[in-house]
Amino acid sequence: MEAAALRYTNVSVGYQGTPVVTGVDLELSAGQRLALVGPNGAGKSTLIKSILGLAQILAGTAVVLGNPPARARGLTGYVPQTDTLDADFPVSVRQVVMMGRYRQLGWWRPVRAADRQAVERALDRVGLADRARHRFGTLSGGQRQRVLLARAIAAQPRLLLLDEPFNGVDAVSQEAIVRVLRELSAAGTALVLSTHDLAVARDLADLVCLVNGRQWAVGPPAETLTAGPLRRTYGSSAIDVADGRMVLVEP
Ligand SMILES: Nc1ncnc2c1ncn2[C@@H]1O[C@H](COP(=O)(O)OP(=O)(O)OP(=O)(O)O)[C@@H](O)[C@H]1O
Repeated sequence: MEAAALRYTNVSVGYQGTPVVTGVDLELSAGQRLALVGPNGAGKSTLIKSILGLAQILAGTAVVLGNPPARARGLTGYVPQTDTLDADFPVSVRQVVMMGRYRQLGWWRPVRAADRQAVERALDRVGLADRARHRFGTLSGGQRQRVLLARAIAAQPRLLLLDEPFNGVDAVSQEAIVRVLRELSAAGTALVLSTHDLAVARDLADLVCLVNGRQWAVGPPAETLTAGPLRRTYGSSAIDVADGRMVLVEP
């Protein structure tokens, strides 16, 4: 039987011995889409970093594609928040996407036709094949996010992690990213994305994990994105509106 993409059992994650999120119990299979939902500073990025082996597992058991997180790094892909990158870095769109192939390349072997093809295919999938020669920093925020998605998928990861992939992204890019994410999961890639947009989570996720210092709920959107769990997670910033839907007001 194939190992779960992700299995966290009563996990606490954090930095330098101090927990940021506790009590995480998650299981994600190939092809499933998990949304991490919670307010600013809730620990969503930290949870993603823990899956990448970049934040500490302080308690419990974390298994990523059958391995401890740090040993699974070659099998996972990561799309960081775009605002963490220096847009002035003088590289072309194609060069950014080629970085996704370095893991397979290693430093000792030259770029091969298969690498070039993987790069062109990834750019094509995100609808930016015609921008390959453009300088990365001249693209819009949404286009940059699509390039970073192309970089991650050029490496053909089995588990793809995306940190707030729709922040500062225009509607056209959001639609393109959502389409690619659905295609990837249909082909068996497991996805973990953080968001504070409940509509995105409801629309895209099979499973939602509500976090704020600890895991407050996990389950399908119909069970987790409801008044009780959202109020427990967000406190008074979760407000019930007339039609039974919740809106979140960040303090
Ligand atoms: N490298 C680090 N070392 C120590 N503490 C950190 C580190 N990175 C983040 N933190 C702390 O962990 C907590 C959670 O931050 P995190 O970025 O995981 O939250 P988040 O839910 O992703 O928030 P946002 O929606 O604002 O991105 C914060 O209090 C933050 O200060």
